[in-house]
Amino acid sequence: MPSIIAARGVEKIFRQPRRLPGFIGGLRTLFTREFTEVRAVDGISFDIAAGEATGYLGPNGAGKSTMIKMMTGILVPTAGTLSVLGREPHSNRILNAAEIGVVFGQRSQLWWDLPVRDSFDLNRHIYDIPAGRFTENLRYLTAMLDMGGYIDRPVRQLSLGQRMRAEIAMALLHDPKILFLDEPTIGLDVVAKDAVRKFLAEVNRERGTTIILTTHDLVDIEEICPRLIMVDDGKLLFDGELKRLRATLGSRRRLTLEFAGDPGPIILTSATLTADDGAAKHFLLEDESVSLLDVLEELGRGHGLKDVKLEEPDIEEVIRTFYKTKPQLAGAAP
Ligand SMILES: Nc1ncnc2c1ncn2[C@@H]1O[C@H](COP(=O)(O)OP(=O)(O)OP(=O)(O)O)[C@@H](O)[C@H]1O
Repeated sequence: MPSIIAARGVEKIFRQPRRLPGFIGGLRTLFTREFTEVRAVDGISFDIAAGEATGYLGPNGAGKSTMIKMMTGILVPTAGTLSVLGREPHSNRILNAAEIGVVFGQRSQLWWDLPVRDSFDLNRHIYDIPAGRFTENLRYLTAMLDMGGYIDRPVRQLSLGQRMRAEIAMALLHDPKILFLDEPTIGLDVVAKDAVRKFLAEVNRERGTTIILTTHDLVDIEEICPRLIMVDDGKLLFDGELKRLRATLGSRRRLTLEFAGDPGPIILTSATLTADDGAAKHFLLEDESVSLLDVLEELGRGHGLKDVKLEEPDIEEVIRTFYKTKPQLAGAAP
């Protein structure tokens, strides 16, 4: 599939005048030309194909927002090349804006004192959305994001979850090809998070909208993004499927066997016992190739087995392991 976003050795260096301490230092700052440099994005390269949903992940200050801002044309890269839908974003901001949608979790695009519907209407004029298309999109988005109850209320009266749904609708009214979201679920309760995730996954699947999102909530990645780009300190550490990350780290599945009563010690070669609660025994499957059937076959009959639970490794654990072991993973990025 041809890529609609191509980043090649993209860098962003922020330069700030060095502030010397104290009053005299403050005065000297005015006359000296000393700068501190922050290399927020440090030689990042990737390709994103139309219709992909990608999570952009990294600790605080890793350079996620800076990269999103460059892709949306708000910031200019210091070096490297960046192409979004065949254009350099910062030198084609207006054309770029017509084809992308942007949601910044911490900043609103809606008019605070106006009813949500009026902000949508303003967008209709700004983006010159044909009347039929606008009506159809508004109907779809209102239904899907359950906005009927508050679309006529001023934005300042909305809860965070309602506002976030309205922000996402606002960003999608003009049918963008790419939707950028910076922390779309930040501060939302579990119900609102779930609604936002389900909707974004649906937009990606049904409408083919390419999605790139930054998040600290790994469940966002699990539910929306099959692909994961991980950065730290401005550098790319991993680009691939979450499945591949799990495999790379050799993450272990958890197995629980529940018995009618305590069958006594159970020793298996296919699984390692981690906890023995009598009637419930907990194991880890060290080897990817071991299946549940292998374990059950080895266990054999006659223990009064009641229930079996097999769980994928928790994504939090996978990511934690990744950041702990990253020096050994130099080959993880393509
Ligand atoms: N306008 C700016 N001027 C100077 N430094 C900046 C500017 N914007 C960001 N930075 C610095 O660049 C680095 C990357 O910041 P960025 O906001 O991209 O990180 P992030 O990964 O989005 O972090 P977070 O998860 O905390 O939002 C940080 O060290 C930050 O202090």
